[in-house]
Amino acid sequence: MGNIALIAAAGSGSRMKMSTKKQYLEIAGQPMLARTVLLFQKNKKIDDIYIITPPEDISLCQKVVSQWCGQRKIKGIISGGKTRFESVYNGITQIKLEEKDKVLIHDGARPFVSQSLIDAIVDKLYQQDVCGVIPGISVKDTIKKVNGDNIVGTPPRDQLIAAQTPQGFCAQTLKDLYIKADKDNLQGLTDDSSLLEHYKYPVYYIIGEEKNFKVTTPQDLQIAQLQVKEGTK
Ligand SMILES: Nc1ccn([C@@H]2O[C@H](COP(=O)(O)OP(=O)(O)OP(=O)(O)O)[C@@H](O)[C@H]2O)c(=O)n1
Ligand SMILES: C[C@](O)(CO)[C@H](O)COP(=O)(O)O
Repeated sequence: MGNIALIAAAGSGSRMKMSTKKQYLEIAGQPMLARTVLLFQKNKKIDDIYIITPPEDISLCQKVVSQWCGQRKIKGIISGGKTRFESVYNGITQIKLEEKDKVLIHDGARPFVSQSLIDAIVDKLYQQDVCGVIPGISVKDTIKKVNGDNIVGTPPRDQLIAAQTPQGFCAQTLKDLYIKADKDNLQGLTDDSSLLEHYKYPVYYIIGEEKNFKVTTPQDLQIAQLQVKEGTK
């Protein structure tokens, strides 16, 4: 039995609008993906790490990982797909699982997750009857539901959170649900929790972290550079 980290890093980074895919961009001299992987290598509760990267970047990924992270805990580099769903599907179905394994799915583009948040996700998964837990932070804006250019509703803000990763699950359950969801054409789901929600499995949430943001746009990259600079002061 073990705790597996599956790092989803097979996106194209289109919103970053740069020729290099964002997971391979440097933040203060170190590739974003290497920063993310190092955090899971450092964590005492994580046993094995798998990285999902675009098929054309397998050798780049191997190079970056061996240069910055070495081989400790790295059990495989897996080809991703066109959507996040397809990428995680490829990952979770290619890993050889044991019955009681736990899996944490984490975005390669969230290079600032703390050790305490990883610990808290793992610990929650070992509580009785818990098979799904995600971090979330409260939303600062009033969120509107729209239909075209019409406002059709305002969900109460105290019932909303912004979902983050790592999202933790009983690994075999998540694998079974990915296979089922693929057959049910649910490839449009944008996070892993959504699968459990869709099939009516309980998912818990714990408080996430502002600093664990997803580096998505050029502005985010600037904030990431500043965050590293601040952290090293
Ligand atoms: N086909 C995909 C799409 C996304 N991801 C990963 O899922 C995480 C969250 O996705 P997002 O930030 O949307 O990344 P991109 O899809 O790369 O960005 P964009 O939507 O701007 O193209 C990222 O770590 C990304 O690499 C993935 O593994 N496979
Ligand atoms: C999984 C996720 O990070 C939760 O916030 C997110 O859903 C993935 O990417 P997207 O850009 O929000 O589609």
